[in-house]
Amino acid sequence: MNVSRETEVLEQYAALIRKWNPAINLVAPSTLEQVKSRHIDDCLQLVDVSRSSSGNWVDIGSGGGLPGIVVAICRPDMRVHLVESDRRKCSFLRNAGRELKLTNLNVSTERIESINPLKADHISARALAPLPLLLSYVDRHLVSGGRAWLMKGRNWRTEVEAARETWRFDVTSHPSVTDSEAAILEISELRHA
Ligand SMILES: C[S@@+](CC[C@H](N)C(=O)[O-])C[C@H]1O[C@@H](n2cnc3c(N)ncnc32)[C@H](O)[C@@H]1O
Repeated sequence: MNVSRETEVLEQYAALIRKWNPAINLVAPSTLEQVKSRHIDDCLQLVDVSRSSSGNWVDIGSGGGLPGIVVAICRPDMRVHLVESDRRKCSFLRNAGRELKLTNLNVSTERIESINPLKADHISARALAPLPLLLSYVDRHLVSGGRAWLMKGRNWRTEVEAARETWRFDVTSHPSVTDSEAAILEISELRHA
């Protein structure tokens, strides 16, 4: 997708969130006015830092599609699978996939801990769970040699320390440009401690 088409589709996606949010609460209502700067730009950083990735991508706890739909828009070369347990949010996600013509998108209405292992090359999550629990989800669905991209808030260092009690992993932190204290954690070589 060329850059201007990508920008247009991202704008259409932002418009869908604005339209559906009063009914489904996809993002906190107080942040709805800044859906582009606060939410979509946040996810575009993930697209940037993972630019050299290939294979299949799984986004867990997708909610309104952040970051999964943004990845599907910006990476038409990858298959993107969204896993979300809330049926109404899944209806939104499927509808968004159709309206934005995302032929690389799949949506499963399932719980992450009970859906069959997805053998993902890449897994993303944003605002889903504390890192130790998140890593158990990643462990279930990531292939050996795969990579997780976890969008974390200001407590990310404490969460990494807590996670080291049960997990071993390599981590690179990519500082967030939308929030100086947040980071995208790029995690590889995950195994039980
Ligand atoms: C706080 S929202 C974040 C949504 C989105 N990632 C974002 O950043 O806007 C967490 C989402 O994860 C979903 N979720 C929570 N636990 C889940 C589970 N075990 N399996 C599947 N989805 C889950 C919830 O329904 C909710 O939509």
